[in-house]
Parts: sequence; C-alpha cells; structure tokens
Amino acid sequence: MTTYQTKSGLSVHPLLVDFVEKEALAGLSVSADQFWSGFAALIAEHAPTNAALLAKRDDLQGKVDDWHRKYGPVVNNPQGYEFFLRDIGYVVPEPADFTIDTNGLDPEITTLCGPQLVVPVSNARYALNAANARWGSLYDAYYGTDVISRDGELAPGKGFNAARGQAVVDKAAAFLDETFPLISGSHRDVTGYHVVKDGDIRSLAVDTGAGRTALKDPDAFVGYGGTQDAGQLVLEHHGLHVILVIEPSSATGKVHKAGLSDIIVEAALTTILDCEDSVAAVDAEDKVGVYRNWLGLMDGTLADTFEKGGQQVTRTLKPDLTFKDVNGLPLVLKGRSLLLVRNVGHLMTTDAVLVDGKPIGEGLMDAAVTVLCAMHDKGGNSAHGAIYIVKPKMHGPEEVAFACAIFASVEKMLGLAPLTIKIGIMDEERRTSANLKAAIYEARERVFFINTGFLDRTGDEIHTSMEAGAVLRKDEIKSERWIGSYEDRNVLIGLACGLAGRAQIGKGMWARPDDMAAMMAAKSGHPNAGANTAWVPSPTAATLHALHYHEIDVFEAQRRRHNEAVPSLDDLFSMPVQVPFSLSREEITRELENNAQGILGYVVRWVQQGVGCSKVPDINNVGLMEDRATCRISSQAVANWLRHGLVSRDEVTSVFERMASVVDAQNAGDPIYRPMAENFQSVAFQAALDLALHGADQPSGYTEPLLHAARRKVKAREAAKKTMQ
Ligand SMILES: CC(=O)SCCNC(=O)CCNC(=O)[C@H](O)C(C)(C)COP(=O)(O)OP(=O)(O)OC[C@H]1O[C@@H](n2cnc3c(N)ncnc32)[C@H](O)[C@@H]1OP(=O)(O)O
Ligand SMILES: O=CC(=O)O
Ligand SMILES: [Mg+2]
Repeated sequence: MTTYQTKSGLSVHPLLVDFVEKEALAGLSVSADQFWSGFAALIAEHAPTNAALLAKRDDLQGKVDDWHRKYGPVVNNPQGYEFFLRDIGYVVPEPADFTIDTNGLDPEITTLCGPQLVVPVSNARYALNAANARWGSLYDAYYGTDVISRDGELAPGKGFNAARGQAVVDKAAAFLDETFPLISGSHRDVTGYHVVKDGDIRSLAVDTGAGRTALKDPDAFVGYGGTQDAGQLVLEHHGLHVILVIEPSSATGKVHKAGLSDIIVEAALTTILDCEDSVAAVDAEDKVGVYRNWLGLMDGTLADTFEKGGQQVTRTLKPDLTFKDVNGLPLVLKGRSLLLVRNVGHLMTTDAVLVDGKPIGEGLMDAAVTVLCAMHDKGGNSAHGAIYIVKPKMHGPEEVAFACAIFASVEKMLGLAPLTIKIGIMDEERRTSANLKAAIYEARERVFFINTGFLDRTGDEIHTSMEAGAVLRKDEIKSERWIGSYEDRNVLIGLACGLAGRAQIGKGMWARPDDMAAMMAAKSGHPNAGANTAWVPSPTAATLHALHYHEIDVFEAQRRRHNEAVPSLDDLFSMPVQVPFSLSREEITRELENNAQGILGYVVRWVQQGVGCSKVPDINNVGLMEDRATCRISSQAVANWLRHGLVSRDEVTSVFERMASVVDAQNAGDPIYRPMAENFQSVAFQAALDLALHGADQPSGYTEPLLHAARRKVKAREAAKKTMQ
C-alpha cells in the first residue's frame, strides 16, 4: 500500500513529492509550500470546469448521434446538419477578424521554417537524440535510406558499397547545385573550396577543373571553422544553415576531389517532447519518469548510457556550434533543437495526486509540473524565456480558453510573468476544426502554433459520425473531401489570423518511418501549402525533410495563399461514410485483419512493456509508426463496422485471435515478449479486443482509458510477483 503524503490538503504520491521537492524545485526560488498550496488552488479552481467541459463533450456527442439516427448521413440533409450543429452550440459564432498578438517567441517559431521532430519523452536515449537532431548528416541520410535506390549495384549490403557512396555524393552535389548554385560549373566537379580574404572580409572561392568560380549568391557563405585540412564552411539559405565538412584525410573525404567528407544540414528546428500519445505513463512512477527526463533536458543534465554496436555509449546534449563569420567574428549556431513539450489533454485523470480520495485531472498536473521543470531553462533552450506547451485533443474554443486559463494560473502560482507559457493548439478534434478561428482567438496572446494532427482528427471524424453509417476503409477515409477541407482551412484560417511570421502553421506526422523516398515525394506538399513546419518521426526524416524548406520558400507560399477564400464548412462536414456500401466480403475481411494486426501489434507492447510508440508492420509488411492516435483510428474503424453490422462480434474476435499469432511471430525475437495466441484471456489481448468491441462507447473514441486500465493491471501483477519473491 502506498502511503500518500498530505500537502496543502492534497494527497500526493511519495514519488511525486520527492521528485518535486528534491529535484524540480532545487535551485528555484519557489518553495515547496508555495508549490503545493498553489497546486491545490489550481485544482480547486479548474477541476469543476474540466468536469463540465467533458460533460459537454458527451452531451453534444449524444445529440449528434440522435440526429444521425433520425436523418442518416449528412448528405441526406447538409443544410439541416449545419443548422443543427449551430443550434446545439457545436458550431459557435466566429469572432470578427483579428491578428494574434503573441510576444517573446524564438525565431525557430516565427521566422525560420523547417521540420518538427516528435519523440516520446519517456525514452531518454531517443529524447537526447531528438534534442541533438538540430543537425543531421545528409550523406548518412542518403546512404541509409531508400531515397537512393537499394537495387542492383546500389544495394547497401554489408560494409561500405562504393557505388552507393558515389550515388550519395552525386545526389548531395545536386542538392548543393540547386540550393547554392555556382556562377559556373557544378559542385560535383569542385576540386577545392577556399576561404579567401579581401581586406577584412572573407568569401568563398571555388575551384573546378574549368578554373576558379564562386557562389552565385556570395552572401550565402556566412562562416567557417577549422583549417584547410580539416575545416567547415557554413552556408545559409532560407535562414537554414548547411555545413560543408572538408576533411581530405577521412574515408569519404579521400575519394572527393575537394576533400568534402560530409554535408551537415540544419534539420529539426523544433522538437516536441511528448508526454501524450507516444508514451505509456499510467501512474505516479511513470509520470515522474517522464517529468525527470523533461527536467534533465531543461537544465541540460540529461544523460543516458546504453549499448550500441557492442560498445557502451553515453549520450548527452550537444553544445552550440562555434565558427567565425565573414568578418572573422564569432558565429554561434544553436547546437540543439528548440524544445517544446506536449502535455496530455483534458480527459484523463491521475492518481499521483488525490483530492478527497479521487484522482485529479492529469492535464492540470502536467501543466504545473512541466512548467516547473521548464523554469530550469536558463536560455539554453528559449532565448526569450518562453515555455512552449503543445496542448492536444481540445474540443473547440471553450477548451482552448480553458487551457489558457490553466496556464495563467500556473504562471501566477510559480511567480512567472503573465504569458510566459505559450500554447500550441493541435487542430485534431472535429469541433476545433469547425471553430478554428474562434479557438485561435481564445489563445491569441499565447498561441505559437496551430497544427493539423490528422491522425487523431481521423479518429474523431469516425467517432463523431459513428451513427451516420459505415465508414470507408482507413486509407480511403484519408483521401476524402473532408480532409482536404480540414487541411486547407487550417492554413487559410491561420494566415487570416496573422500567423505568418508570428507563429507556426504546422502539418502532421509522416507515419511510415522507413519509407523516406515516399516521404520526400509527399512532404514537399506541406511547405508548398504554406505550412512552416511539419512533423517527422525520426532525426533522419528531419534531415531529409529539411531539404524541402530549401526547395520551397514558405513565406512566399503563404503570400500566394493569403487571399484564398477559406472553404466553407460543407466539405469539412462531408463525412467519409459509404453511401451506398460497396465492399466485397474479401475486402471487408482484409481491412478487418489489417486493423486487428495494427491494434494488437501496438497494444501488446504498450500493455506488456509500457512502450507508447512502436513501429508495427501492417498487413503488407510495411512498418508503420503506431501511437495512440493511429490506434484510435483502427479501433474506431472496427467499432463502426460492428455498429453497422458489416462484421459481427464473433468475426471480430476470431480475426483478432488469428492475428494474434501473426503479431506473436513478428515479436519472436523479443525475449521479454509474452505471446498472445497462447492465452486469449491475457490482459494485452483483451485490451486490444476491447478497443474494437467497445470502441464506440469510449469517450470521443479515445484509447487511453482502456490502455491505462490494462497497463495498470499488468504493473500491479508484476509488483505483486516481486513482493512474493
Ligand atoms: C499522431 C501523433 O501523435 S505522432 C507523434 C507521436 N509519435 C512519435 O513521437 C514518433 C516518434 N518516433 C518513434 O518513436 C520511433 O521512430 C518509432 C517508434 C516510430 C520507430 O522506432 P525504432 O523502431 O526504434 O526506430 P529505428 O530502429 O528505425 O531507429 C532507431 C534509432 O533512431 C533514433 N530515433 C528513432 N526515432 C527517433 C525520434 N523520434 N527521436 C530521436 N531519435 C529517434 C533512435 O535514437 C535510434 O538511434 P540510436 O540507436 O542512435 O539511439
Ligand atoms: O497528434 C497528432 C495526430 O495526428 O493525432
Ligand atoms: Mg494527436
């Protein structure tokens, strides 16, 4: 039995007490009493509103369900549907035109455009890697991915493949020609890059077989470091830096005529340290683990030691990079990504803290503790002292206003200046998309990004319209009219609210982490659409996606779109239901199998091992990034087909049982994995099945309640076993 400690009337788990008092408060001018009394006041002030907002979600969903039961899909009565949504307060009146007024943001948010990396903060090794992913090797990214064909003589194989290496060098030279063209000739033919001094000013001279030349834009050369034998040349384009590493004695430098051994590109400008959908944090122990990593990133002390390639490696945060500028003065470039933290949403509660024996809102705790940890940033992260919180899964403007009210209370309780805490609004629930302008208005003094989290948004699309009819298959849903409208509205409303140059307009995740060639083909669409950032799943993806921001001038794209009319709500509300339904039996079974495999593959690692984000093969053996949002889509899709009689409970159960063996085989190499096919009563199998069978009844179709309950059961069993030993 855990003995909770009493703090200002709250019952607080001892692990949280220790963390807050011995680690998070250390070195700050906030006393333990001030923290706990402020925290108690925060809960007293905001818990009732939190409960009321959740009740409103249920009430509105109930009304939407009733409408569909009466009228069927929206297509039967589009005007009636929109009128109804306005009548019940699902769609609220739009505010008059306005411009956001957020101050004190860093340039990575306002004037620079580039990739946004996301990482589960619970994984210190990955989190450190992500923070350091500000810079990435283009040679490694090309060599290690399918961006360069893996067929024939270019197949990577074991050891270094010289033909593949040459293809990398050629492709990189093509990037340089495109981004930093020479007055004559190509970077491919360069025999020497030289820093030359004319008076006090340095410039870049470039030798090719045909003689000496220079960059077409001489101002693109902004700095240098090291020596002619082992040095760096710093170039800049669209505000992003690219470092040419000259090292004639290195393995790659040796085979290059100019000794160019690598090209390092500025990659993840910002990184989201995720406390939400990519982590499995279900109790005080897990939450403290998450907070401790975030604290270590903020005070710069986080380190992780692990084995890699047969060696012990210790990973820490990288320092800034120091060069000289063209005047010979110091040029310091940030060594790390600007770090943002994603709190959980308004739904879940945590028993890390109890009030009258009941768990408190987890979002309230995240706000108080992640901000407390961020107070350890002494400028290494935000040069302006800003604290960036990404707030997910909010339903409409009222919930955005609520998040802002919580942040205002946290600032007061911790003695921070008003508006220190900035908010990233995830536009990922339908009620937010439908009322985006009003939602931004509520956060106009704090907002630092809006972002289309299309994965959760797809799950909410299915859940909201559960009663409207049978939905299309997962991949088809994602290419319907509603999603185009959602993406366009997000950019255009963002531009109309003055986000250009003031805040980020962001786009969603690339969820096929191994398919980088496909990502390169698809994701240029994001900056082209006017988004100044978009999510990537890994540092390598960040390095590659960064190239799109050289290719496309985002601010130009935003200017192009600025006067485009915002699409009406008609398309946004054109639900992805099948009218009439046309899939064959085989197609239905295959889709069910695909969903079952994804759910099982994700859930089993979540429940057994507490892994919140996994790469799980789909039915075609393509590794997909699965997190709670993708799981929400799959579970809602199955729940919807069950609800509309396309599949029966028995059919779903037997497909899940069959797919359990497939997932077991995929995990055969994992020594701590416990097969599901041997025991269909296992907690993991049952949790996965419940997500499908009871998906329609889950609040907004979220996966959190069932996943948390299952993981807690497994943790309790493991703890009981340990006590018995
Ligand atoms: C809908 C949404 O909410 S999306 C947002 C939530 N999703 C995410 O945050 C996805 C983050 N990405 C990940 O967690 C991982 O990339 C996964 C789970 C998809 C794949 O992980 P793995 O199978 O371990 O990847 P893989 O084996 O290809 O690569 C591992 C290497 O890449 C690094 N890596 C992979 N992803 C990341 C990341 N997001 N940040 C930093 N490093 C990463 C690891 O540190 C590791 O390198 P190391 O050995 O030097 O430490
Ligand atoms: O959080 C992101 C999403 O797509 O959902
Ligand atoms: Mg999401």
